[in-house]
Amino acid sequence: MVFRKVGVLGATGTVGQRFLTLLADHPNFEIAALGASARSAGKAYKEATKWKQSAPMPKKVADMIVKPCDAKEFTHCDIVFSGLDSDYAGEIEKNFRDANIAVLSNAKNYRRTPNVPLVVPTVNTDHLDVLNSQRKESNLDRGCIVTNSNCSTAAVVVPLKALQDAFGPIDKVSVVSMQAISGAGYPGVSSLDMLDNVVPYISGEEDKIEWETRKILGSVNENASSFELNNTVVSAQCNRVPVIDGHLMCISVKFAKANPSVSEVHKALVNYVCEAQKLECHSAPKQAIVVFDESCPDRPQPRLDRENQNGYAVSVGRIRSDSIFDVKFVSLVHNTVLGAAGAGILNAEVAVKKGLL
Ligand SMILES: NC(=O)C1=CN([C@@H]2O[C@H](COP(=O)(O)OP(=O)(O)OC[C@H]3O[C@@H](n4cnc5c(N)ncnc54)[C@H](OP(=O)(O)O)[C@@H]3O)[C@@H](O)[C@H]2O)C=CC1
Ligand SMILES: N[C@@H](CC(=O)OP(=O)(O)O)C(=O)O
Repeated sequence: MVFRKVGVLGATGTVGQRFLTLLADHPNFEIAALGASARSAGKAYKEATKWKQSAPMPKKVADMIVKPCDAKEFTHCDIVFSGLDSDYAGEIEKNFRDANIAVLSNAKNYRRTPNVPLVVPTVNTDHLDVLNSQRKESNLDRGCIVTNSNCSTAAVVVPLKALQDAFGPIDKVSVVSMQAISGAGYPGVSSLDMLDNVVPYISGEEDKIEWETRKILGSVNENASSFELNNTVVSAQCNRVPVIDGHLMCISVKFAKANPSVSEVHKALVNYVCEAQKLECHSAPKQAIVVFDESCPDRPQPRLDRENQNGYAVSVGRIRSDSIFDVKFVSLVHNTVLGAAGAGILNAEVAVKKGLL
């Protein structure tokens, strides 16, 4: 059995805590080190962290001493997962990569770097092939950076990938999001802003959905050193709503050539199978897209459906034809699982199976 020692950077934060719950009983990855800011370094994890997960803190991490995010403290790790605040992730993740450690990052800093894969694990794990070239350019044999997407983007690209595979190029997409408060980290948005309210603005989010979708649905270039962006035009509007976990997106799609029926769209989403499933990765969902038909007209819902397939599936419902676009539907992602920590873990599982980590 393949076995890797892993570190978690930003282990005390919202995404870091999710990493630890998902890694606690992982058969291939053993948590070997935890890192956070100077405020937390030197303390036992249970003292440094305001634990906010509904699952209890894993016993094995409670007494681990949090380290500063200095690569010298993590040399025994094969892989580090990063849930670092993006104000600091840029420099820290580069230092780890340069110290020849593989970094799987949730932060936005390197998502647009040409030779860095931006991977949603149930969509575009073929993009991991660029790691060979990235390592060659940096003269490293193990060190690399792989990013996973913005959490909302994950809810968009999974169904779009299934539709693009089945019906060819997608011309235009309109997305309206209703995003959970855990997306803003802890303590996040103040309760006075959030209770009895919807906040129709999330800084930088619309641009991320519009741009990241094109890289993720794009292709690896000819010599596997970079990526060609896909031509789909995406327009996003983002809102923060009083939900703890789970981003719900209303998505309208116009195809370049096809105009499939609602039942053909339903079938394409149900039948979608990704590489992580074919490789039988430990965390891969059995069903990458959970589809609700007309018998469940009010699904998916965050509270009822965010845990589908342990949070690694996207749930889609309300598929119907549209008078401006071709088809519209609602898509739900667990923002801290497939939208964040789970994506990093499943990306690593795929990369290990492909001999890239
Ligand atoms: N929440 C979500 O749904 C998603 C988040 N992301 C991204 O993941 C990252 C983490 O987000 P989130 O968990 O929500 O954020 P939090 O604010 O909850 O956590 C931030 C983490 O970064 C650490 N940190 C802060 N400053 C430093 C520093 N100077 N040096 C080292 N560590 C530091 C904190 O440690 P300490 O406790 O010691 O301050 C904490 O562990 C961000 O880049 C975010 O954009 C991506 C997708 C989804
Ligand atoms: N902006 C997202 C979470 C996030 O941190 O996104 P990113 O990793 O793209 O910065 C939200 O608020 O729901």
